[in-house]
Amino acid sequence: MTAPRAFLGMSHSPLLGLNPISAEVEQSLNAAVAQARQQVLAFDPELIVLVGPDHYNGFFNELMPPFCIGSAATSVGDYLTPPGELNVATDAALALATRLMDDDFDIALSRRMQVDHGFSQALQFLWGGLDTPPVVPIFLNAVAQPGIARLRRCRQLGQAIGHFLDGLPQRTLLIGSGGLSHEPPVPTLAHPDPAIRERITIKREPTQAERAAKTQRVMDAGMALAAGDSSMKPLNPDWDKRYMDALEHGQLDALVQWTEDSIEQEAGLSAHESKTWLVARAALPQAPLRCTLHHYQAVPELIAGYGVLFMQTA
Ligand SMILES: O=C(O)/C=C/c1cccc(O)c1O
Ligand SMILES: [Fe+2]
Repeated sequence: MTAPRAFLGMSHSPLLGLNPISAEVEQSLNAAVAQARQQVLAFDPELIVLVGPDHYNGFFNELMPPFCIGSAATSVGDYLTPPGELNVATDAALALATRLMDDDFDIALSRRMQVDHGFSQALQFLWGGLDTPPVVPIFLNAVAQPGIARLRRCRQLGQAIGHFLDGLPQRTLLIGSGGLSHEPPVPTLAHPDPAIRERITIKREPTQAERAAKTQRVMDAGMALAAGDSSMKPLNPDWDKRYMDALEHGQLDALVQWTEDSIEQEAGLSAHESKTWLVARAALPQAPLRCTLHHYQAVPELIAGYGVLFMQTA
């Protein structure tokens, strides 16, 4: 018999705590996060597999794998997230990499991965910081085409992780951190300014001033979106609902038929982050699962279709 397994899909937004939102919106969001925390702590995972994206803090265009497992990882501490070492389950990370390679799923491995709020915010919200149960961090490129894994491949990775976990005794929580619909000002190589193209190509530590300027730029973008600035891609609650429903009801066959173009057009460039949820969800059986938390609210100030979905094996 395999050990119990749980899935948590959770949007992130580094603007939480920075940009003002109404008391009502904040209360509802905090309540959803509190419920997620309570259910995760009740599940009491012995191992976490955390699938997250990066926003040009750890991975750059000079070398951008579609996926990468970290056998050690450091949080850069961007926005309001904690800096420091993640409690990486090194042996489990290496064993997973080995198993994936043996199963013909070639995967990148970082012995010193750098992660940002795409990983650390979920840990901070659930455990108050980086002092967590052992975690296997898996990076998913959600910013740099053409190297963003397609929906089909994300599902296959999740299934392959699931097969690996079938042989482990640990109660395991799989977290997908990111998405859903949103398009924050993350530059691409189509940017007209060569200095910006260089910044997202070559890995280098930003100065404090550069970090502060980026934080301000993203905060301003959130307020502009909330004010209805028509140059920004709006959130798409209908797309988010269809995505969350498909994961909740195990309709992964249908979900992986969605076109890659439709993701960007309907839900925004950064909606590829939602693929972290798909990887994590596909590591659980399609059914029967118990879904005990399904929360959604669109919060433009935070540039987030903010969803939380928690399910576990029956
Ligand atoms: O720092 C960045 O480049 C991105 C910030 C951001 C803003 C809103 C929602 C997200 O998922 C983000 O990563
Ligand atoms: Fe993000």
